[in-house]
Amino acid sequence: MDPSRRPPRDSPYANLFDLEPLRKFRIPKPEDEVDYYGSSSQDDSRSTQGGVVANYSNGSKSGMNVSSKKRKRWTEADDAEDDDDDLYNRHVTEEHYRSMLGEHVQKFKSRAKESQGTPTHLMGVPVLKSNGGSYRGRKPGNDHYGRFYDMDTSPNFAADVIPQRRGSCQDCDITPKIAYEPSYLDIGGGVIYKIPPSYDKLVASLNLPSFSDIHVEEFYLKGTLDLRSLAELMASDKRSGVRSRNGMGEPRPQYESLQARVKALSSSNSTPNFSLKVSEAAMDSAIPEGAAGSTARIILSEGGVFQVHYVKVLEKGDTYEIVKRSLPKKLKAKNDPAVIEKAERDKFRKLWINIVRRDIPKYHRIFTTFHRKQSIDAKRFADGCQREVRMKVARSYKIPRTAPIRTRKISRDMLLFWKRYDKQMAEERKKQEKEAQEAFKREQELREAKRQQQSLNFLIKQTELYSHFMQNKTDSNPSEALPIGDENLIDEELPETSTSGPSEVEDHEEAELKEKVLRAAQDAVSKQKQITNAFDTEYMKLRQTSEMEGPSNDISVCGSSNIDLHNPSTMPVTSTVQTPELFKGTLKEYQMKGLQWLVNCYEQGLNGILADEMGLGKTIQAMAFLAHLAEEKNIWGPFLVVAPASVLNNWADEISRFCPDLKTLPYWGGLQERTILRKKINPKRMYRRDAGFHILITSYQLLISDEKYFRRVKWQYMVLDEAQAIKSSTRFVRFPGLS
Ligand SMILES: Nc1ncnc2c1ncn2[C@@H]1O[C@H](COP(=O)(O)OP(=O)(O)OP(=O)(O)O)[C@@H](O)[C@H]1O
Repeated sequence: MDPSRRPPRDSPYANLFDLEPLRKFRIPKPEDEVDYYGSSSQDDSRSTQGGVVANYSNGSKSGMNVSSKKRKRWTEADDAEDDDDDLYNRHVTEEHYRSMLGEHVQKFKSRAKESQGTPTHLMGVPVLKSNGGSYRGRKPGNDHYGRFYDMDTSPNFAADVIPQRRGSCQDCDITPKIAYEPSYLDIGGGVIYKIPPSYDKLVASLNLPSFSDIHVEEFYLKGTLDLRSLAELMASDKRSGVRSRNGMGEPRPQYESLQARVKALSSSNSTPNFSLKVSEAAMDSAIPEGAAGSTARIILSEGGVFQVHYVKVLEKGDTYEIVKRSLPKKLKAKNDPAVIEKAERDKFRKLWINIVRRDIPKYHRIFTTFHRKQSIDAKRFADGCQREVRMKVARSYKIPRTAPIRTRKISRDMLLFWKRYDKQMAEERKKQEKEAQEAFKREQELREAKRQQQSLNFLIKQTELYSHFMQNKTDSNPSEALPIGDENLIDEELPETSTSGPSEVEDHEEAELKEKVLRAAQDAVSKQKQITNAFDTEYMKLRQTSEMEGPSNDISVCGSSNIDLHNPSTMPVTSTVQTPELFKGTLKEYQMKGLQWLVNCYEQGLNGILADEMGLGKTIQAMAFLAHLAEEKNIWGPFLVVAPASVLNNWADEISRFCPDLKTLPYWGGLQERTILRKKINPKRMYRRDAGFHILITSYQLLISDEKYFRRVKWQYMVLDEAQAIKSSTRFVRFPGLS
């Protein structure tokens, strides 16, 4: 409240504050339930007496729902306090206070009736709405009326008072005008605030004292109100002694009792057990302009200290809004600023010391350790990355760099390998060829030796036959016959015969052969002489015996009994030759005999002339004989077939027909053609089954013209078709194998 508006000290309403409840106030115990919102008797008393009441309990029902248990307890206690003497020793309960208040109201009503007969002096009694709105339907604690009733906490009281007021008004025929209307504020959620009208409005309607008439002692507004100060106050305030007719209660006994109690407290030096603080903030001038009701103060008990609860109410036209409701802040004990500053400085100094001594080294250590660990990890990670990158780079460089080297090395190794392989194969081939040539040479030598031996045997047999006939001739004509045993003569004759034609025998081989034949003939002659002598001796014995026995049939053929001229030695008795598999045909019987004869002649180293009727198959027999040589004797040529030019094609056709495995080289044609054909006559590719050719077919004319080329080849056998052509040239005699 603005101090300027305070009433003077001699205001008739200065004693509106009845301190009786305060004197009777009991410090609540911890187990007591305390209603902080206006259920205490002190608060009620103040609100009812002060008149400057704002509806501080708007929006809260808790203040109205005082525990019935507590009320009961306090009521019971108050029932026993009838005496004033005991009043100070007993607690003032809410019920007691309400009853006291009821008495005051009754007194006030009676005085009002007496004085004016009008209800305008009713204070705190609400005026009903003109429309007869039901206040019963409203919550008692939420409106002005309810507040009033609830302070009385007695429905009976309300039932008693209100009907009386209503009745009185009706009786007095005074229709109370609506001087004010409570405002309602719906904040939602089913909560509706009812804001009472401002005091200014109530002043007019309820005939209340105005603000200017209300004087509140400065003491009540400032300082601490305790029993001591209260006693002093009451002692100094003479008005407490003589109560005006508007005052309530009897001040003297109270004062005396209070003084007595203060004395008792002083004597016991006990500290006051409660204090009342009325903060100046309650009258804070900072309350917004237009605020109605200013501040409602509620004295609450908490821990033995009265606290003031502030409620600021703003007025907005006819509505009011609670903008703040809070408890006061506890005042801090004000110390000496220097001490506080020093304490603060010490505190900060300690903090800084702690920071410097403990925290900074600690966090420096932590930071250093962390940094070191981080550096190690980073270095390790970098090393790993570097190593990995190096490996990858080296790998990526290594592959393309070594690839050509490896390729060149591999190719070089391959070349060396194949070169070495070719060399080995060539050496192997050369070795095989050399071995084959040596084997062939040995075989040929053996064959030649065998043939020569057979040829010698043949000559010996011929010589034996000759000598046998000569001996028979000698026996029949001794003068013409050579003397038996005259070896010297024969030896002499033989050289003569042998030397009769030295001019014709020019070949050294022929001379050697003749020499061999001569020696063999001499041996054979000597042997034959012996045989002949034995034969003759036996023959003479048989002849003498037969002459003694009588004449008989003479064997006409003398000395030829053991010689079969029909079966010469060149022809074996039994055939040993089969048709060769290389010959794809069937030889007839006589053709088989011809083949057999040719084979025998070959084995005996003799040449033969196969002569027969025309068209009987001599050509076929010759081909079968060549196939026999290849198959049985492993002689794969080269064979030379010389024939008249007219039958050359026939020979080629017959060979390809009957002996397809024997390759032929038809050597005829012009000079250039023969030059090309001669390239095939390669001695290195002969004498084998896989040779370039086995049989060369040519004519007598080409044989003579290309004689030098044919002489380079060692022919294994020569077949001369139409042998009469040989007569045209004696040069064929010089061919080995030809006689
Ligand atoms: N055993 C046989 N199998 C099949 N055909 C044969 C046989 N013998 C002969 N010939 C055929 O008879 C025909 C005459 O044979 P080849 O020419 O060999 O007789 P040649 O005696 O040589 O005759 P030339 O005296 O005229 O030379 C040939 O066409 C031949 O095919």
